[in-house]
Amino acid sequence: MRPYVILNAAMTLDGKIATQTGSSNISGKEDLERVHELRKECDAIMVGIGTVMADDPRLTVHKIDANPEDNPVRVVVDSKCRTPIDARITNGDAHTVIACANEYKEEFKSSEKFEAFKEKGVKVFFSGDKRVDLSALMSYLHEEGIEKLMLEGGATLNFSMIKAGLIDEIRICIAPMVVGGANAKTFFDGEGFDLMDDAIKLELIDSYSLGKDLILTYKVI
Ligand SMILES: NC(=O)C1=CN([C@@H]2O[C@H](COP(=O)(O)OP(=O)(O)OC[C@H]3O[C@@H](n4cnc5c(N)ncnc54)[C@H](OP(=O)(O)O)[C@@H]3O)[C@@H](O)[C@H]2O)C=CC1
Ligand SMILES: Nc1nc(O)c(N)c(N[C@@H]2O[C@H](COP(=O)(O)O)[C@@H](O)[C@H]2O)n1
Repeated sequence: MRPYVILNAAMTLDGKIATQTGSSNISGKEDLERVHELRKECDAIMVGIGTVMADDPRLTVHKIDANPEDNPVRVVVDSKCRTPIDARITNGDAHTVIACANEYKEEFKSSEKFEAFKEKGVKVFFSGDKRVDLSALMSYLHEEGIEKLMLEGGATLNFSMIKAGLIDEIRICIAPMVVGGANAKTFFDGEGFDLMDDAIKLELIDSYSLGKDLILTYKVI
């Protein structure tokens, strides 16, 4: 068993979720409010360590009216336990789980970070050899009571999650902007597929304008 997983992101018309220098303010105000409504509906919100390093996100519900208990559990996929001690996702605003790989368990347990996270109440879950086993992580989160999980990127984790068959729904905000840049992160990066026949197939179930943006909702089929 695993949670129902909704991938949400914002991209420019040319598919970029950040510029090549990491600038990523894409959504309009209305879309950010929609995102925070979705955060409020979800039991957990998950990002990759690349996103934590790039953005130092809070991953709380803070752009609409909300109570502390509306904050979803924050999950970081971080094989090598690189999450900084002072990262905002480790503050006391919400529960946090850091998912690491078994290879780094001993090193982590003898580090000052281990004690710091323990004091902050940050949980660390180990799975996989060198890289987090995403299916095992989903099972663990479901056992912990997470039924609905919002995946908020970034590009590498999005691809691994969809390739592993772990995404049920995609909500994408397309902003009317073009930034280009061959090295700018796109909605899905990772190793990609060689053949179009292997592409993950989607079904469009909703589309609407929101402020200046376009919101598309897809089911993964
Ligand atoms: N516009 C938007 O909606 C959003 C934009 N972004 C942007 O995305 C960018 C970050 O994307 P990116 O750099 O790709 O980083 P990600 O956030 O996708 O994190 C990727 C890292 O996760 C770790 N990881 C651990 N296990 C796995 C696994 N099984 N599969 C995949 N990854 C795993 C890897 O590091 P390790 O091996 O060390 O574990 C990997 O390098 C930022 O610029 C951010 O601003 C992010 C979210 C939303
Ligand atoms: N939906 C959406 N639109 C954008 O324009 C974005 N840049 C993002 N980024 C995601 O939100 C995180 C920041 O969250 P906090 O406000 O700090 O809670 C960022 O790290 C991305 O995951 N999303």
